[in-house]
Amino acid sequence: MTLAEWRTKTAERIDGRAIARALDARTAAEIAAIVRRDGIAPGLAVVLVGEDPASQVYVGRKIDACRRVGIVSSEHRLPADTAQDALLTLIARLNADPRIHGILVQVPLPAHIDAGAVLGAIDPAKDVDGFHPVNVGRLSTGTGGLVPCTPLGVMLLLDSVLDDLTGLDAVVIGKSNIVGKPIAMLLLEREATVTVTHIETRGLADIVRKADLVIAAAGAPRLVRGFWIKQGAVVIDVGITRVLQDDGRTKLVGDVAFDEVQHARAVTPVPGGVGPMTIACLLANTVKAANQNK
Ligand SMILES: Nc1nc(=O)c2c([nH]1)NC[C@@H]1CN(c3ccc(C(=O)N[C@@H](CCC(=O)O)C(=O)O)cc3)C=[N+]21
Repeated sequence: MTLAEWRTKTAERIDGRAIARALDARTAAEIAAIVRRDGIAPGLAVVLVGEDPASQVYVGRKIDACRRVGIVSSEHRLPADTAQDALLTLIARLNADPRIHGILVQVPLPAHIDAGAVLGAIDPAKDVDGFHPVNVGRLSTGTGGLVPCTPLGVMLLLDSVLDDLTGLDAVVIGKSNIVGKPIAMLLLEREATVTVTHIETRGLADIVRKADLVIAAAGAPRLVRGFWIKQGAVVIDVGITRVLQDDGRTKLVGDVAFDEVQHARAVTPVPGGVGPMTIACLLANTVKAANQNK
């Protein structure tokens, strides 16, 4: 490639909104079939503890999305000082309710609540977030179960640009239980060679520079710069941070300096990339749960 060609080259922008819409159409069709078969629509319970503004926005989006595809949602908004026992009692009730096929407890939970105890109390068959240790174990042994929504969405975005991940070098930046670790498991399942890194990794830029696939999920705005990315790599940006601009307004920024990675083969934008896929996969998981435990 000549320098002039290099300068004008742009990466394919992976359109998460469009891919999410296509998945939603399939989900809606499956829901119609469930209603015809069982006479009852899939039900999702969304539990939110406290008033974190970002969580309020996300929960609102999830509820809207349910309505769009025909999932019956019930919303449980609890005050920030809710006792752990009260939350566990609610979860027991939702576990026993045959109209509820999926249960989602929005994280992060307030500090006085043991998140592990709460997530572990959800019936694994209704655990549409895939955070219960049984589902984590199933994912790491490749034996089915419900898969966390964001990692599932990331795989569908990769599938939109690549036929086969076999033998590709994948670098995951971020080691969280809800994103980094499950993505690493899914990539391994597809025969990619996976390196899991994080913000403390020494020589991070040099490791990322070798990658065919880069999954940025560190929650660090514009961490991944242009020179970190190998030409032709596929870059998935899971980061989403609201930052204050000079004009006093806020905007969403990813973990990747999007403007600098135009020599990549394809890259996801923020917003409009992974975020919409997370919600579409939540709906798909709810349908999966409804089909598995009627
Ligand atoms: N139990 C649990 N499950 C989750 O799945 C979960 C959670 N807790 N806690 C918080 C994170 C965050 N999350 C997002 C969902 C949608 C967008 C999304 O739709 N983003 C849009 C725009 C968002 C905006 O404009 O504010 C986009 O990227 O295009 C983002 C982030 C789910 N989470």
